[in-house]
Amino acid sequence: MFKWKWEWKQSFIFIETLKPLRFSVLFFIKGAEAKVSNKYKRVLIKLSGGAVAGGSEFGFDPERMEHIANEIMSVVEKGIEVCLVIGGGNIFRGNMASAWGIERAEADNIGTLATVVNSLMLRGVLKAKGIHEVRVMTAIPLTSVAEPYIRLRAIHHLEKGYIVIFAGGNGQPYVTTDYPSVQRALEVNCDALLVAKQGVDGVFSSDPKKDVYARKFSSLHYNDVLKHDLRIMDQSAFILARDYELPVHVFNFDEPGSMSAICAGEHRGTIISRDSVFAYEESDLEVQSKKAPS
Ligand SMILES: Nc1ncnc2c1ncn2[C@@H]1O[C@H](COP(=O)(O)OP(=O)(O)O)[C@@H](O)[C@H]1O
Ligand SMILES: O=c1ccn([C@@H]2O[C@H](COP(=O)(O)OP(=O)(O)O)[C@@H](O)[C@H]2O)c(=O)[nH]1
Repeated sequence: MFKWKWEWKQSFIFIETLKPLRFSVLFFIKGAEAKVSNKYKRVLIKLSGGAVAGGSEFGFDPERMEHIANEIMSVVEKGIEVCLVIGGGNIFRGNMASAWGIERAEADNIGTLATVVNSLMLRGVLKAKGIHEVRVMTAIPLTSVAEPYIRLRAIHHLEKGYIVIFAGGNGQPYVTTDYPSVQRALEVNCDALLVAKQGVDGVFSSDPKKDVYARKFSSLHYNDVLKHDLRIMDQSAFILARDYELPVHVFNFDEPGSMSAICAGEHRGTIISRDSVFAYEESDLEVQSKKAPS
């Protein structure tokens, strides 16, 4: 009589057959976990080019790259779907046009390419961190180095648990990466936009680097940001976020764990949303009263 015997060879074939499914299984489990324990299921993280530069403001700093990768992975490992936009300010910004005596649209093209360089760098560092697939999608054709941006494809990547980096802004001059961050977040149905800032804890009543009496807001409505001209992001980006009710969190990226705390529903930095009201951070009031001259 035939007696089926499990052999090493069969075990090997069985494991090999399951391999293509490993991402799906992992992300199905992570996805279920995310729904239970997190406030957000899919987020877009907006980083400035300065985030990769460290103290020097230009170029790349390995320690900063390590910090960024760790912070992003801490969100991904919670089962949250993550897409990213990184600026290009550590290489070039369009507003440097006049200093270089070049046309604005030309300078913006250079800035746009700078965002692609940063995105590729970020992909490299994130890939080195783990098993997750990381895809760069560009708004301008650069098919030898990255995928073209196709909305439904981006959503499909995210559903499979891939990290997606949107590079090249929206492919148009006269904007920074702020507006395309909101645009992409809306296009791929993100639950929130996380705006990572360096050395600033959130949105303040005035620039905290110039005004020691600047007070931090714990929450704001979009219209408050516009009305008080709080320059934490381009106004056009806030108008788009307001019109389509995308929650925006502005927080200090230097503080480890901020992003995963926000995704878990904890308060960090400043929240700007449809339901939030004009409110100062309470702990900040004490600090300010100590600073104020008696
Ligand atoms: N109302 C405000 N609240 C917080 N930061 C502000 C405000 N107005 C201006 N800033 C400045 O914006 C900067 C944060 O943006 P940053 O990430 O440096 O800029 P960018 O995105 O242009 O690279 C802070 O360094 C801060 O000095
Ligand atoms: O859709 C876009 C996105 C970016 N840029 C250019 O790319 C530069 C770099 O982006 P950003 O200023 O947002 O970088 P960050 O300040 O966030 O580092 C911008 O200044 C613009 O010149 C552009 O022209 N169109």
